[in-house]
Amino acid sequence: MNALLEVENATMRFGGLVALNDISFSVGRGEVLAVIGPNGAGKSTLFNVVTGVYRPTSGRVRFDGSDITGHPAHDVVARGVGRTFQTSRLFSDLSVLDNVIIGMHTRTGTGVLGALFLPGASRREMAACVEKAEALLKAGSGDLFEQRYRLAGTLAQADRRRLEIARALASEPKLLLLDEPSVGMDEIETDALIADIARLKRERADLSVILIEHDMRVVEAFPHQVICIDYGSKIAEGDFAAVKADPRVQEAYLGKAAVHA
Ligand SMILES: Nc1ncnc2c1ncn2[C@@H]1O[C@H](COP(=O)(O)OP(=O)(O)OP(=O)(O)O)[C@@H](O)[C@H]1O
Repeated sequence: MNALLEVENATMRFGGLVALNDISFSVGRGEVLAVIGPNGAGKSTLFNVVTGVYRPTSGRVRFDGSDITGHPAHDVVARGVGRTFQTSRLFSDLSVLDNVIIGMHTRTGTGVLGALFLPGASRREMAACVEKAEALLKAGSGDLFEQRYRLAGTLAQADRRRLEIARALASEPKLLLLDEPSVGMDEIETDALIADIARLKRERADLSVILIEHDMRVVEAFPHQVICIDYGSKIAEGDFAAVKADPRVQEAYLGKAAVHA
């Protein structure tokens, strides 16, 4: 298989706590993987290991043919891994447009010295960034483009999530990691999110996505494969129907007593 991401035997310990225990999986180009599991199972830790926030205690992360284990987060982004976070990391006091432009920083060239010594080139690059950011906002759903000069902190919750996805896409990722994108959304907003991701996948068939989700409607909507983590260990993998029916998964979510009642 032509895997884009391969996680091999990743273990992450925090002192005596094993947050990830010998986890292996791979994601192919254009594939969508959902990661499910109860609170505290290790899902966000897994994202942090993939994106270089943490170096795993043992195990390897390979991306697009290179070993990126423990590479700094900025290098991982530059290689093509974009990410949204469970809690908003937007710059609330900056405009919607500026937030997207910031997401492009790994793809821009001139930097601070360039701005000082090559102001013409820097201005041209900035104009290109604005154009690209506007195109990203237009391509997304809803009316984010119309709200592009608004402060990000004043957006409605669902629009913030959209903006976070647009900002992650601005780094031109090959792999997009979405950490509980539906958190805090009502049913209508969640349906809109499902439609957004489905559209994104239609438009960018080669984009791989890993989705951490608690809302089973989102999990059911697209993934090619689902893995379930409990206490740091992978306890099930397969398509949604198979994982949902797995007694270990039901036990992890509902508790032993409920499953065997
Ligand atoms: N930096 C850290 N230091 C110590 N313990 C940590 C650290 N990060 C995570 N943990 C612990 O690792 C375990 C897994 O946490 P993690 O946030 O990955 O779970 P999760 O599956 O994402 O949970 P949730 O669904 O609630 O977000 C938890 O017990 C958590 O307290």
